[in-house]
Amino acid sequence: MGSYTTSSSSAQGESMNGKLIFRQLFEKESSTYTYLLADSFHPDKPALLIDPVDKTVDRDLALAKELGLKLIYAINTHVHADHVTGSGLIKTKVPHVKSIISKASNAKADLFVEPGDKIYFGDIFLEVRATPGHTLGCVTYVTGDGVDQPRPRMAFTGDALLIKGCGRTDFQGGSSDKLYDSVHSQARIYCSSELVYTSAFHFQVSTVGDEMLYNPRLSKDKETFKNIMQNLNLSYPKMIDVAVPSNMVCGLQETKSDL
Ligand SMILES: N[C@@H](CCC(=O)N[C@@H](CSS)C(=O)NCC(=O)O)C(=O)O
Ligand SMILES: [Fe+2]
Repeated sequence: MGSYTTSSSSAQGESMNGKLIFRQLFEKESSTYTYLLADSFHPDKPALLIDPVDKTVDRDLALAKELGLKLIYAINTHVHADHVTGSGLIKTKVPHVKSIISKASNAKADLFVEPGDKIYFGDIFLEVRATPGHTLGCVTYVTGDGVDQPRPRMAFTGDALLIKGCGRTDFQGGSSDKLYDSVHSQARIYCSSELVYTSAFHFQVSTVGDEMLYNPRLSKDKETFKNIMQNLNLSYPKMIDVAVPSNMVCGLQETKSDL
């Protein structure tokens, strides 16, 4: 995808800590967190949603409107198995919005991202990091590094790294070996104060440092981790048979040909 921008001119060196609009939203049936981010210093207040859920699209769009934001992207961290993405539905309601997913997911969307790509909304950007292992195409979106970017940096990990847990690795091309390497290789280049926002589970935010020390799975050595993952004995997500095929086409099976 390269670098996608709605950037305007922003004063170099200006303090940017106050410009990020950030909302963490929750969908209780699937226990999914959706994130609304926007650049409040940009005249248009361009915004994006990370991991929107179909059931809460109206809530999310109403919030964006209330805050005076211009929603430009609906982004997915991966092909979800526990809920249908809201990105397709959002596009039917706000046609200029572009859906985004990783190229490695093999799913349909308007734009495909690869590791290293930057997704700009105003003068803020999210960097794309490959974090396969929960699914083949999982990516983590990290707020940009730079004097003009919000601090502390924030990592939106989807289901790869969950707070005090991690995504399961028993379907969708999952691999505990890959997941371990993904999280640990990315964690080494995160700064220790980086904040972690996940797509599911019970806690709202953590830091990379806390997870590396106290995550009951990922703080172990690789063999122990693989053994834990092999013995989770989880039942399949209730919606997997509906969610995965639907999410492969951006959440809207019936408009497959339009995507
Ligand atoms: N109860 C939920 C599904 C729970 C589940 O399997 N969650 C996934 C993330 S969605 S693919 C997971 O990776 N969980 C890790 C774990 O340790 O539980 C439902 O039926 O929807
Ligand atoms: Fe998942």
